[in-house]
Amino acid sequence: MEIYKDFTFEAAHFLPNVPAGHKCGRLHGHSFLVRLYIAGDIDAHTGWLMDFSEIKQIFKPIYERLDHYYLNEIPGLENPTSENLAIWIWQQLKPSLAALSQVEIRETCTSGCIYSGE
Ligand SMILES: Nc1nc2c(c(=O)[nH]1)N=C([C@H](O)[C@H](O)COP(=O)(O)OP(=O)(O)OP(=O)(O)O)CN2
Ligand SMILES: [Zn+2]
Repeated sequence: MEIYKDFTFEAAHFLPNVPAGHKCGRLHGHSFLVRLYIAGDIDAHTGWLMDFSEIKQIFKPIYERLDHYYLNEIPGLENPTSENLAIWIWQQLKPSLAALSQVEIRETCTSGCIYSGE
């Protein structure tokens, strides 16, 4: 079984390594969506895999480093593509959330990525 919990945050970024004149080389902002997937077995007593609110609690300190920040200034996010953001969140979160199975990022309504730790 796999469950997920969604988070949204607002942040600014630019992509430093795009070709000259690329729109993403300019400073701009997004309402990012982060979807955290948790995999495991359903507990026979609770009927759930993990309490959604527990996921929220564990992710909170990482979320607070992202919301309303300039992503390029965060150590490890100097090139804050969706892909690098997904990997960064995975690396921050996995040690305290072992059942984490995927991190999905949506940067716009039409663009995003999914990282499974490989
Ligand atoms: N593989 C990636 N490609 C792009 C990334 C990225 O992180 N990984 N990021 C960007 C830009 O940050 C941009 O803000 C989002 O790009 P795009 O989807 O092109 O945005 P649009 O709103 O213009 O998309 P529509 O096609 O109009 O829906 C670029 N590429
Ligand atoms: Zn962008």
